[in-house]
Amino acid sequence: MLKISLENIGKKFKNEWIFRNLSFEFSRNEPIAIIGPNGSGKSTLMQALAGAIPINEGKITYSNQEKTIPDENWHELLSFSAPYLELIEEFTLAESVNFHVKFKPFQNGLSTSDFLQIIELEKHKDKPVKNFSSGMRQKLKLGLAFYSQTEVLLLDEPTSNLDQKGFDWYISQVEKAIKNKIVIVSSNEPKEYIFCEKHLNILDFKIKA
Ligand SMILES: Nc1ncnc2c1ncn2[C@@H]1O[C@H](COP(=O)(O)OP(=O)(O)OP(=O)(O)O)[C@@H](O)[C@H]1O
Repeated sequence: MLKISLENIGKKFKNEWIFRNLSFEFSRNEPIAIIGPNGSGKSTLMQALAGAIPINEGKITYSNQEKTIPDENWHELLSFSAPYLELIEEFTLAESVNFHVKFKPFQNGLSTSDFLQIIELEKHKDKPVKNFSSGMRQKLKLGLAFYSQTEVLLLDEPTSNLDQKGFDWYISQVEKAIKNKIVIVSSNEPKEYIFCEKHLNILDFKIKA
């Protein structure tokens, strides 16, 4: 079973430590909320977990049955949804999905049309993403993350821009995902991580001068 272990990790920008001496372990069936005020370093930690930015100290290890997975293979295992990750604006919805599945196939042989029904956007399949509303974009990003055949789900501000119906959809989807994946939610909004019993508060890993 996949695990992600953090051993005394630290990240700084210029001279400012964003977090330091952070040790933690993530595993399946134990969703974790990364919490802390605006600007505390939640997104920075999420990006470090994804291997998208380097850390300055310590070690992040992905391992399966004690076998270490090389850094360059982490991306195959993870799905990441975040407001700052871009969609390809020129593509239609159907083109976006077909492009995505070339790199990250859907789990359980799900078809594009089934997927479009699940994200409740089938009637917009030929619309360019550049004409999508913010909530439609968010459902597309979340849907791709939930339904790709990956084992780690990184969700940064998952319900931003979602209305109540979209929020309820998110909760039902994430509850399914928890059973099969390592789920990590970064958030300022308690109701979007209500299913997380354990919290990682970035403020606990700030350096006291
Ligand atoms: N590339 C960068 N270069 C320099 N400083 C950065 C960089 N990225 C982030 N920071 C700084 O790191 C700190 C943490 O930012 P981060 O975006 O991780 O916070 P956050 O907890 O996700 O905030 P929010 O809740 O507002 O989304 C901030 O002070 C930010 O300005």
